[in-house]
Amino acid sequence: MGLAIEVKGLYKRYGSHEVLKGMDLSVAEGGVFALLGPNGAGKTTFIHILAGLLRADRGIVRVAGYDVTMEKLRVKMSISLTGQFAAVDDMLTGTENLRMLGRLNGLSAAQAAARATELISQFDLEAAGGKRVGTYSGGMRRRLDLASSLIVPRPIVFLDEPTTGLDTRSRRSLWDSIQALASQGITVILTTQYLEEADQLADRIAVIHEGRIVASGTPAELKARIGEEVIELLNEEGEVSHTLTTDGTITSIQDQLLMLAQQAPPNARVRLRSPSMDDVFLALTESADSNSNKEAKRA
Ligand SMILES: Nc1ncnc2c1ncn2[C@@H]1O[C@H](COP(=O)(O)OP(=O)(O)OP(=O)(O)O)[C@@H](O)[C@H]1O
Repeated sequence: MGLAIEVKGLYKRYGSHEVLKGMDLSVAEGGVFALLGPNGAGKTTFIHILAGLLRADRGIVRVAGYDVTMEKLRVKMSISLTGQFAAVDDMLTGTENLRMLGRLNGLSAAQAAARATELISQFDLEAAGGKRVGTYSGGMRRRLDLASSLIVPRPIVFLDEPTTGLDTRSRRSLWDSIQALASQGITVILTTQYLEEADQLADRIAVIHEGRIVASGTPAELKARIGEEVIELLNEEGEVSHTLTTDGTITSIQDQLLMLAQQAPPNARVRLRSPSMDDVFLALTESADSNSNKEAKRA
């Protein structure tokens, strides 16, 4: 299997603000890949460089095997990009928008109509297809946005924060649509600031923090990096007051419990659970955050 994305030593700055500070990343073809990071981590900048919308200052960036600077057109033909603000016309219906986009992409009127019908059904928009987009909910808009980027099928789809601002139900329905794309053999590369989204949706995750990839792997691999089992100490209200990671062996759990027994009241309760993506994210970003806090204080 080839690589959908190959990035080496990628740097990008806006003026004196260095956003990407030497990113390295390889993403195999197929499945859903999530780039996970908080607001302002540089996710959109990264996706725009991959899609050829923005030029890197330094580094090698290959998409579908093509160099994004030297083989721009080939890259363009290999990808679809959806953003948070897609160019759909509020005054037209969903179906009309898709037909128009089909025509703009060189399909005949009949082909465009057929493709529009296909996508309306794939993205569960049958009831909404005949209504003006201006009346759509956030979730319906996002599904139309996704459908419109697939008018001409491409092997790689970039989704920049596809579910930001959606309620839980719309988010889950979009996850289903995204998973359906991957099951058709399309490589989905998405950015997200939601740990749960990366955990539930992605086959592989890379965590971006302060302009670098600080970890990558399957959700299970990332969780295993910080320990096998987590011990939670509960306070009187039954809330978690402290967590400790262990390697899951009797010895390690026993050691941690002995330590807790010396500090917590004798009737305190504990429970054991598997690590979550939150634990992973906190563990990965904690040291970098404390460094940048120190820098902020010095400034
Ligand atoms: N055109 C620009 N000029 C100057 N600074 C920019 C520009 N675009 C982005 N930035 C800054 O670069 C940093 C990274 O922005 P980017 O949009 O890539 O992050 P992000 O991870 O996608 O965040 P968000 O989730 O908020 O979209 C931010 O601090 C942002 O303010």
